[in-house]
This record gives sequence, structure tokens and C-alpha cells, in this order.
Amino acid sequence: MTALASLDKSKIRFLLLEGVHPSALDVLRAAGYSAIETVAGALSEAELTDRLADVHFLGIRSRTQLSAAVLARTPKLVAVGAFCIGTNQIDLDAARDRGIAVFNAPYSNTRSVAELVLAEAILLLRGVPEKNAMAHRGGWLKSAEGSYEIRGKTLGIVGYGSIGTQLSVLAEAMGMQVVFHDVVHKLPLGNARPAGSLPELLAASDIVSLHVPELPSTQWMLDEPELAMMKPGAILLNASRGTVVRIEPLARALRERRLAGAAIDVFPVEPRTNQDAFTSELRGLDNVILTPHIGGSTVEAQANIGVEVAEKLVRYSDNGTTTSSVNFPEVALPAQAGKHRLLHVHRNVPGVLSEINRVFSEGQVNIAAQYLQTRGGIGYVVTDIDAASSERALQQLSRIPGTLRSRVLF
Ligand SMILES: NC(=O)C1=CN([C@@H]2O[C@H](COP(=O)(O)OP(=O)(O)OC[C@H]3O[C@@H](n4cnc5c(N)ncnc54)[C@H](O)[C@@H]3O)[C@@H](O)[C@H]2O)C=CC1
Ligand SMILES: O=C(O)CCC(=O)C(=O)O
Repeated sequence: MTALASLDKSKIRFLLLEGVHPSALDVLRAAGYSAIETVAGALSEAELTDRLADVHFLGIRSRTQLSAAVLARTPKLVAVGAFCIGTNQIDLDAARDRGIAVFNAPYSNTRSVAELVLAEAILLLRGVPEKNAMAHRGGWLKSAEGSYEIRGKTLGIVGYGSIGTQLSVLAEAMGMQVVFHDVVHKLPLGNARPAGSLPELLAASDIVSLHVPELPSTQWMLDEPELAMMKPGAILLNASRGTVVRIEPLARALRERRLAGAAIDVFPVEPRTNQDAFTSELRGLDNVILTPHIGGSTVEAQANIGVEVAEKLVRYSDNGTTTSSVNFPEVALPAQAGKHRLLHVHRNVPGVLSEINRVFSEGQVNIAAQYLQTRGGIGYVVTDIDAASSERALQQLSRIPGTLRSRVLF
């Protein structure tokens, strides 16, 4: 259990990895935080563990792997900001069970992904990647053979969430027919229609675009049998996660021209930094667009994400607010002038709230406001009390059996 008295803001340490946009630093600095370190790439497990020993807030993107083993060695870590949508790189349950809140930016880069995949669909339908590669090698492939307009083609969208739905609207504006498949019932936008099943979508689509999260149920969702269900000459776009498509059968289908082309932005194994080498069986295939996981990497998206996630970290650090956390009970209690705020994260077992309130009643501490919320295996209580009693109450709260973290804010 960790008890943390309200630290001077200059002592609250932030570590931002993977080139998080400077807009995040602006937000943190404007909120009074100055101990901020930045690193351009991701770190290895050993480096990460080393750097995290005295860090309170960590910012990452998709490449930093925060496993249960790493989280077990982060004694001071209060929260993680994932400056992206996906949180599959973080063991969310392990973080929650250690009282570490995780926040992300669920919407800010969705438009960027939708724009990229639509552009790739157009380029692949025109055979541009091959013609471009040939021109770079001194060749000249002026031909209409195998080149098509996007208008009138059927786009199959797998995962009709924030990205899938935006793509649907953009694609219809280009004159495409849209079918989609989702495990949740979704309102079709425009003239899009739900496919009866994934096989039905695969058989009907000229272009298939994947927009599902990384989950056990989406792992290798497009393996050899599913790839074989796609129309001969179809195109596959994957800007979701590298574990969704099995690369070996895809490479075979592309080499044999059973599929006309593919655009792949995400891979089962991705380089940790821009200095590391990228290996893939898809390298060298001219009918494949390979991009280094940049679906959400636009200036607009990154600047917005920087602000959004940094603000969530500041709100948690300053007020204990956990609204929209992906793994934590959500609590937002308005601040009260002149009061000190105690935050208590504990295992969700019966009796902890009464133990907390016993501390207050035995100490004759008047509660100005209190809120408990639970999620999964933990409970989170925010209590506002008179300033004079807060240090002593914090020490007592931190000794309650089941306590994971406790902090006082003032
Ligand atoms: N390449 C890149 O740079 C980026 C990649 N992404 C990836 O894209 C994914 C999707 O992003 P959003 O659309 O914002 O997420 P979202 O959560 O809004 O939508 C995902 C949709 O997939 C559906 N789904 C889940 N399991 C499914 C299954 N087995 N079959 C069919 N549908 C299923 C969900 O019900 C949901 O509607 C993210 O989880 C992330 O992994 C997101 C942003 C940037
Ligand atoms: O920009 C990144 O680092 C990751 C983007 C992504 O995959 C996401 O937002 O889930």
C-alpha cells in the first residue's frame, strides 16, 4: 500500500515516451508541473522498469508494453496516459489491481485513420503502389489493366465503431456501397447495411477494411480460411492491430495474385524505435502498401490527443477525477474551497467503507463530501474533510486492510 501526501507539484514526476506531442507538455506545464521527461521512442522492459522507479505519471503510445511484471515494479506510479485509442499494450487489470488508473484518447485520431485507409483503397484500386515502385526502378507501366474507379465498389468494414462509421460515411460520399460486420448491433449510417456474418461480408466486398480492437476474439480473425473467402482480386486494408491478420497466408495470397493488393499499417511485431529494423514477409511485394503504424499519426490528431490525455492526467492528479478512465471506477467530485481531499483505492471487499468512516468518526473528523465507486476488483473513495485532520487521517486510511493507494490533495 502506498500513502502519498500532497506533493509539491515540482516533485510530481512525469515520463512521456514515444514522442508524445508537445501539446501535452504545454498542458502539464500550464497546470504547474515541471518535472517532465520525454523520450522519443519506446523503452525495453529493463529500461522501462529502471526509469519507472520514481515516476508518478507515465505517458505512452502503442509500442510500450506495460505488462503485469513491469507494473509490479512501479512503486510510485499513480496513472498511465495512453496517448492513443488502443490500450491492449497495457495489462489493464494488473494496473487496476495495483491502484493505477489508465486513461486514453478514444476519438482524437479516428478521422486520420479513416482518411488514410480510404486513400489507400483508391491507390490500390489503381495499382499505384506497383506503378510507383516500377517507376522508381526506371520502369514505365502505363496501362488501364486492373485499374478501377472506387465508385460503385463494395467496401466491407469489419468493426463499425468510431473509425468504421467515419470510413462508412466518407466511402459513401465517394460513391461506394458499404457493408459492415460488428459483434454489437449498430445503427447503419447512410445507406450502409449490416452483413449477416463475417463470411458474408468477405464474399461480398471488393475491399475489406478492419477496424476492430485487439481482443482474444479478434486474434487472427483473418486467417487462411477467411482470406480464402475474399473475392478473387479483392483488396485488404488493416489499420487495426497486427494480431488481427495472419501474415503468412496473406503474403501467399498476394504473391499468387488471389488478392490484388493490401495496405498494412500494423504488424504482429513492430520495431520499438525508428532506429530498429522492420522485418515482414510482406516486404518486397509491390502490390502492398506498408506503413509504420501511422494511421493516427497526423499533426492534428497528435496535437488533440496530447491535450486530451494530458488534461485527464492533470484532472486526476489535481482533483482525483477519473472520468473516462478505461480501467478505474469513475468519480468526479467538485472541489471544495478550504477542504483537503483524501483519495483511497482499495480491494473491493465488504467493510472497507465502514473502516474508512470509522477513522473519521473516531477522529471527530467532519466529512464535507464523499463518493465511493467500485469497478472490477477495486473500490475508489474520494472524501473531502477539514484541512487540519488530513495528514493524520491519511496515515490511518493507509493502514486499513485492503488499501492499495491513498493520497491527500490540497
Ligand atoms: N493504425 C492506427 O494508428 C490506429 C489503430 N487503431 C485501432 O483501431 C481500433 C478501432 O478503433 P475505433 O473504431 O476507435 O474503436 P471502437 O471501439 O470505436 O470500434 C471497434 C468496433 O469493433 C467492434 N468489434 C469488437 N470485436 C469485434 C469482432 N470480433 N468482430 C466485429 N466487430 C468487433 C466493436 O463492437 C466496435 O464497434 C482500435 O482499437 C485500435 O486498435 C486506432 C487508432 C489508430
Ligand atoms: O499513434 C500511435 O502510437 C498508436 C495509434 C493507435 O494504434 C491507436 O490509437 O490505437
